[in-house]
Amino acid sequence: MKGEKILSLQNLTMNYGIKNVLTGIDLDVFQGQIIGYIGPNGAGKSTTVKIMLGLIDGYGGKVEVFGQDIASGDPSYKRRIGYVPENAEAYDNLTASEYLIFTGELYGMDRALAEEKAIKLLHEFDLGEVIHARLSSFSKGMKQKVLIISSLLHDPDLLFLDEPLSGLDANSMMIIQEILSQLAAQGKTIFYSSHIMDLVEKISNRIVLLVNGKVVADGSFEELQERSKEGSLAQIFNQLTGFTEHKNIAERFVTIVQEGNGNA
Ligand SMILES: Nc1ncnc2c1ncn2[C@@H]1O[C@H](COP(=O)(O)OP(=O)(O)OP(=O)(O)O)[C@@H](O)[C@H]1O
Repeated sequence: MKGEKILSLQNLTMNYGIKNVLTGIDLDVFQGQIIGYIGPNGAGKSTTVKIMLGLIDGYGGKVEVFGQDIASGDPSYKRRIGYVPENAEAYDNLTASEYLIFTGELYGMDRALAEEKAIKLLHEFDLGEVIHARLSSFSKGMKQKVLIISSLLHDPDLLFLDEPLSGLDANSMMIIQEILSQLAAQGKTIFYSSHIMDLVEKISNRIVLLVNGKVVADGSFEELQERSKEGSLAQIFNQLTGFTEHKNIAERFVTIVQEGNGNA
């Protein structure tokens, strides 16, 4: 049984000048789904997510979030969304708790509640010692944990994650994977973009493959396997994106690297 329709993209297009980045995406996402949104570099994944978040204008087609057309001008749907951006310009001069209180308030949270939850969540991620340290002193993985907390602090119904595990160690990755499964089991919807294929394979209950701004595959991992007769998601990805060239490209690359040093 399908839950409520949370996202609906209808013939979504986007051009940058003469470049057609999204060429007609149709996609319905239902409550509780964990969508792995994958595709080659430059396929248009971040562009799709930013359109749904209301960060990019000028698209064609229709985008509905929680059943509401986002072009209607009512931004209240954003309070029910959490977002982990690919490249967060985190506010490096703020401390972890200041940053989380700030973003919590942006989502309409009461300051005291934001602070209380932020401190508890930082402790859970082993950041209890650095609650009042500036983000500029944090490692990549520590910053990533703060971004993940900031996307969840207001208990959103829909979560957009752009390469959320980047920089995280194996133990932290396991925790995040488990958090995502538990959130989905409780009816939250997760839209997850990553290049780490074995994680996408494990975490998603539906995989959507974007190539050149169009959806070329959409189904569970088992359905994609059935269709392409390949074993792993990385192999399916290679096949469906028509890629067989990695050895040749690597050979040419190494040859060029060695040019001029007497080894070529
Ligand atoms: N502001 C912009 N102006 C012009 N072109 C842009 C802009 N933003 C993105 N593009 C182009 O749109 C295409 C899709 O970019 P996008 O960031 O959505 O890809 P992606 O699938 O998220 O890639 P990656 O896997 O590398 O993160 C790329 O060709 C990119 O150069």
